[in-house]
Parts: sequence; C-alpha cells; structure tokens
Amino acid sequence: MTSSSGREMTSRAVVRGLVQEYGAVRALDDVSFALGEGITALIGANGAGKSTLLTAVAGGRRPTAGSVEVAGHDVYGRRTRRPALRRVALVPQLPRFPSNLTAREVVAYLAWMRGLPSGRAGQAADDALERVGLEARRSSKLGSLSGGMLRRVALAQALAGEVDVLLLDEPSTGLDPHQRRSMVDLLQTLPGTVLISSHVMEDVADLAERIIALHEGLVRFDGTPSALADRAPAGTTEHRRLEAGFLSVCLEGRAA
Ligand SMILES: Nc1ncnc2c1ncn2[C@@H]1O[C@H](COP(=O)(O)OP(=O)(O)OP(=O)(O)O)[C@@H](O)[C@H]1O
Repeated sequence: MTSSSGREMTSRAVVRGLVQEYGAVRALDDVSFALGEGITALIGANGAGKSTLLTAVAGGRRPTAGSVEVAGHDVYGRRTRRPALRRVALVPQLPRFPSNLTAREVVAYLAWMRGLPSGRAGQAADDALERVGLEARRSSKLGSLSGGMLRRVALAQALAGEVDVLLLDEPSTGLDPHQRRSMVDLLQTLPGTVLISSHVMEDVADLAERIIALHEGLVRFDGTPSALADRAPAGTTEHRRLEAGFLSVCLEGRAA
C-alpha cells in the first residue's frame, strides 16, 4: 500500500449516489461517502447492503446508478477501470483460490496481475506472507489451508499488490477467539485506506476510527465510534453503548 501524507486531505475512495437494485429490491439507496487513510467499519444487520457496497467499490458489479472512484480513477469508466482495479482489493468472507497452487504462487501471481514487475513479485509475496504470519506455510498448497489461513492469503495478495484501498468482508466471522484476536491484531497494523464490514461490535470497537452504519440500503450514521455510542439511550451499560447506539440510529430512520 502506498503511504499518504494527509489523511484528511486525500480521499482514496469516493462513492457518489450509489444505487443498487436487484429486481424490486433496492439494496443500496443513494449511498455517498469518501474514505481517506485509516480504518472505517461498515456495520449493518443481515441484508443491510454491506456486501453489495463492498462489491461495488471493488469493481465487481456495476451499480444501477452512481459512481465509485479509487485513487482518482472511475472504477466503472472504460479507460479508467484498469488502473482503478489495480489499486483496490476485496478480501471476501470465503476466498476461493485454485487448491493445487501454493500460497506463494498465488500471492506472487496476483501481485504481478496488479502491475508489480515479475522480478519483484516473488519477494513481495514472501514479505506479505510473513506479515500475515504465514511464512511457514508459503509452500503449502492452498487446498491444505484452513478458512482463516485462506483469509490471510487473500490479505497477503492485497499487501503484496500495494493497493490503496483494502476492503474486508466480515474478516473475523468463523474464526475461533484466538484466531479472531490475531486477525484483529493484524488488521490494526494495516496502512492505507481500509473498509471493514462487520457484525462484531467488539471488532469495531477495537479497530475503527470511523463507523458507517447501513440500514436497508441507507447510510444511517457516519462518524466516530464515540459519537455512535453517544446515541445509545441513557443508562445503557458501558460495554453495550456502541451496539445500542447502532440500534437507535436504525430505529430513528434518518441520516446522522
Ligand atoms: N445477487 C443478488 N440478487 C438478488 N438480491 C440480492 C443479491 N445480492 C444481495 N441481494 C439482496 O440485497 C440486499 C442486501 O444484501 P447484502 O448481501 O448486500 O447485505 P449484507 O448487509 O451484506 O448482508 P449479510 O450481513 O447477511 O451478509 C438483501 O435484501 C439481499 O437479499
């Protein structure tokens, strides 16, 4: 990932008026925000539109309306799509890789696909696999790795490819408490612009400096964790304030 001098000054990803319809279902309804450097959590109940939004930002599905820019390139523009897609990576809940390739082969290949010269891709893969704690498994076939390890491989390919914008869909879902802790520790070290969708308020509290809350396709809150916690009803116990704040902005049914 490239570094940037000004978190406030530089927007690495800009989403404008995004609408996604699946037949009669409006999964995203005029969603707009800009992301600078740092970790933002995207929260919402099942079906709120989180995966749809991450997929749209990653260039995986042309939205019904609106636009997405990554590192200044229109993700869905004819000429700008290629450079945009080099700068963004989505780590899905269940990454799918060819099971007969090794972790190193896949990470190096995908880094090369993103534009890294082939002479540097192998070393970049080794460095990235070390960063995600998989150096001992770099020669393992992907078919032999656990789900949590495959998520780390997917993260490594994004790190090796030096993307500007990293999108993670529910990175701790399905992990045991020990794996979850080490995933959170790893995510805390990520530079650049990171957008993490999560149901797990503990992850959000540990990681995010900004929260975007989606409800029924609408942005119902965009601000700091402490501002969301302040929306909790008076008397809410301390450890439940974030979750209670989220529930109350959903119930209020209006943008913060
Ligand atoms: N390919 C699709 N075809 C039709 N409807 C879809 C499709 N993908 C998502 N939807 C619908 O769009 C809405 C948003 O779904 P999405 O998967 O984006 O939500 P989510 O917040 O990621 O949910 P979850 O937390 O359960 O993963 C839901 O009503 C869902 O049923």
